[in-house]
Amino acid sequence: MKKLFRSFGYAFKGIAYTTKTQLNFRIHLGVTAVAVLLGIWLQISVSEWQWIAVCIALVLVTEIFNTMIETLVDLVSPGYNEKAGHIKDMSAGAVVIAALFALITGIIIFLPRLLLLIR
Ligand SMILES: Nc1ncnc2c1ncn2[C@@H]1O[C@H](COP(=O)(O)OP(=O)(O)OP(=O)(O)O)[C@@H](O)[C@H]1O
Repeated sequence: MKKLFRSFGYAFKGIAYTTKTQLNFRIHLGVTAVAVLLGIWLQISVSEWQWIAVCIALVLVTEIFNTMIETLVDLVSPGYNEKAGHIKDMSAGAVVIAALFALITGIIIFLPRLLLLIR
C-alpha cells in the first residue's frame, strides 16, 4: 500500500513538473477549467460530459508525452540532429491533432447552446 502511494507521488511529481515548465500545459489546464465551467453552466448531458472528458484526457496526456519526448531528445541528442528535429516535430504534431479534435468537439457541444442563449 505504501509503495502504491509512493508511485502516485512520483506520478503527481511528473504532472507538477510539466505544469511548472510548460506554458502550453498551463494553457491546456486553463481551457479545461473553461470547458468544465461551460459544461456545468450549459447543463450538458452525460454523454456530452464523456466526450469532454475524453478531450481533456487526450490533450493533457499528449502534452505530457510531448514534453517527455522533448526532454528525452535533449538528453540523448543535445546537439543539432535532423532526426531529433523530426522526432520533436512529430511529437508536436500529435498535440495539434489532439487539440484540434478537442476544439471541434467543443464547438459541436457548446456552440449551438451558446447561440440559443444570445438569440
Ligand atoms: N536537437 C535538435 N536538432 C534539430 N532540430 C531541433 C533540435 N531541437 C529542436 N529542433 C527543432 O526546433 C523545434 C523547436 O524545438 P524546441 O526544443 O524548442 O521545442 P518547442 O516545441 O519550442 O518546445 P518547448 O517550447 O515546449 O520547449 C523542433 O520542433 C525541431 O524542429
